[in-house]
Amino acid sequence: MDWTRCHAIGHGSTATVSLATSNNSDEVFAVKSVELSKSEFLQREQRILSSICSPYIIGYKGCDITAEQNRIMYNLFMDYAPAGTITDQIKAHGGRLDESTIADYARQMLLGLDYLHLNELVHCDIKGRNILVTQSGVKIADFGCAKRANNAEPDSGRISGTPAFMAPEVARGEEQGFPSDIWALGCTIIEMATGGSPWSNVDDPVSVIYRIGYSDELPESPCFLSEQARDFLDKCLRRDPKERWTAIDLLKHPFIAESKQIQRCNSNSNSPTSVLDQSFWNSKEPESESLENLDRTSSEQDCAYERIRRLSQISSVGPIWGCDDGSWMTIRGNDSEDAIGAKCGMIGDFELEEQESNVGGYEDLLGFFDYNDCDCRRSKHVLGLHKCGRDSVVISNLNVKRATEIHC
Ligand SMILES: Nc1ncnc2c1ncn2[C@@H]1O[C@H](COP(=O)(O)OP(=O)(O)OP(=O)(O)O)[C@@H](O)[C@H]1O
Repeated sequence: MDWTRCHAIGHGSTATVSLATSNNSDEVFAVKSVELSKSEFLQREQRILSSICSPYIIGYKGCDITAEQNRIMYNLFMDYAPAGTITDQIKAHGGRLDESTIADYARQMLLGLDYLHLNELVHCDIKGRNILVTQSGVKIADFGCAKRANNAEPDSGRISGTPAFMAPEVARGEEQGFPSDIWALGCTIIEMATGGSPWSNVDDPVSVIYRIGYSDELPESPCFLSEQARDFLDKCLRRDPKERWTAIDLLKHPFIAESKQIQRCNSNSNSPTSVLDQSFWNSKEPESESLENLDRTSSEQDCAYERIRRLSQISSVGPIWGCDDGSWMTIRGNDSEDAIGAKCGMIGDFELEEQESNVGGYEDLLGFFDYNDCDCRRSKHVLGLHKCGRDSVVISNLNVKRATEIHC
């Protein structure tokens, strides 16, 4: 396709999303771009998006590779959603959405999830920021974490997503299947109702994952929602994935089944397909932003690393590392073990025995969980948290060989 890149309309951790126009017609679309050498997640997204088609999933329009400003870029084309994401809509409506809009958006997300699950796909990163709003309704987007369920592909065991939206079984690194998407939908309903995180008072990824995975808590159901809405949330937010309702069951729940479909005539949500549409020009950002934000990754990563490092420093007393069998190290927490028998923290300078597949590199390690051998407080195996998106992480099993410092 012959096309021209216009201004940036969104930024992820590595990818920049820009508006684009076709050089052969007046068609406009969105292009998500990243340097070819860092395009693993975008190429995964392309493989999945190109294999599906639903009115509740953002439309795929192709991909290509270009040379721009001395960089080789991988580009994925999709339909343009000028009203942005559900998170943008929450901000635009004063910080929360009304219950009829929430029910309408939830219904469409369920139809999208039902389609994905019937096609053996798990999205793995459902949240307001990944749901786009168009004139014809809401569309599930950002398939960078998605995977095929029950399949022999090498990455089928991969666990990833955004910590605050992770289900308990995901946070513990055990499994990530269809029920995990349903839990994340429940969290997104709380986000739409409150404008905030489903887990209040914790915002660093290690603490959030610890709380979700190893406590008995549930995200708080907003008390101002109707009984029907709260019952719907209860069916999504069951800690045991086997007890969670499926997408098809939830579509029959009165909160969804009895909700009225909203007429979409808001000029704000017009979805232009042509440069002649006014909203195409209204959404313009300064052009200089379009590619330079690809460089924000390292500073954002530094920032997350710094946050966790500070968190670990204010924790009580650090453990002692000692050599017990050659190259292996023992982690000893010298404070009392907590009731649920899991430790979390940040490794300082460390070396891994072997790298689990599908993890880009351990330079991006945000923190870890030691849950395997808490009795003798010895850890060869820990769950590692790797940054893979602006807010999303990959959870992997790590074999720690050597470390100089650890904070619990
Ligand atoms: N088709 C689209 N139309 C309009 N805006 C879009 C579109 N796709 C993405 N965006 C905007 O760009 C932002 C980043 O897109 P996306 O979440 O796909 O990138 P990402 O790099 O995968 O993000 P993350 O680092 O959070 O995983 C979105 O939050 C949204 O604001």
